[in-house]
Amino acid sequence: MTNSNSMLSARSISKSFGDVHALVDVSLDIPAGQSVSIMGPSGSGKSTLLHCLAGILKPDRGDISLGGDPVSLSSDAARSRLRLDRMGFVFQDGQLLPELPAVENVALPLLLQGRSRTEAFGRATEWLGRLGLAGLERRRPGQLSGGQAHRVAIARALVGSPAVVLADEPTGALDQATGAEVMRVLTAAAKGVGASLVVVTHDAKVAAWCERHIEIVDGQVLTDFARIAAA
Ligand SMILES: Nc1ncnc2c1ncn2[C@@H]1O[C@H](COP(=O)(O)OP(=O)(O)OP(=O)(O)O)[C@@H](O)[C@H]1O
Repeated sequence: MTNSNSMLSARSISKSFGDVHALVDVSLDIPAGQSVSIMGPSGSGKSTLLHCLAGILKPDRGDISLGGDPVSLSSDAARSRLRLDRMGFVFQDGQLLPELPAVENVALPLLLQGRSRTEAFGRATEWLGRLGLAGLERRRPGQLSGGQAHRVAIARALVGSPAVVLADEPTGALDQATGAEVMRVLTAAAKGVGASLVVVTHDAKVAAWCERHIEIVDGQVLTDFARIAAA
């Protein structure tokens, strides 16, 4: 049964790759607006879980739903559409398109959704301003600092007002101070639009920005607890 407060819900999901049981009977309910870190040893199943929650991987067993709508049962096309309309992604290297200016990188999800260029560019510009990047709209990713490029990636993840933001090592190669700043911006921006945030990380300092902490070991949830987030 799905918890009625849950925005993103996994019900007894399992996923194997050959003999490797990457996820074993994992259940999870993430309420709207909650930030959650997922930690665990290398190979414990963190990325597999994130990819299943995103609908990128299909679990062998179990169900995933977003706002009550099935993620894991729908077709590839329906899952792509669901990702575009209701999910935002932030990955280690930002995954910005290097040849496009910042504003076009941020506008892209809205253009793919079929919004007008005026609306897409207007909202992208507004988000860049909100994240402290006013004046840098025309810069290409290579002309930005690591921290600035991550903010562009955060703006792109949030511009479509997603229900959930999924982040895999979002501060990856950044130094500690810049990483902390990126987490401050990411958690505040997700909270600002009421999006749930799921952050996979190896770094306890990154995890500390989240309200809830899940530890995965051998494909299973070992611990799951909430504490007061960093200021
Ligand atoms: N596409 C795949 N094909 C085969 N095995 C895979 C595949 N993806 C993951 N695995 C295996 O599943 C297990 C879980 O991998 P996963 O990437 O989810 O772990 P992780 O906790 O994210 O690891 P890391 O912290 O090193 O990124 C590992 O044993 C991994 O080798």
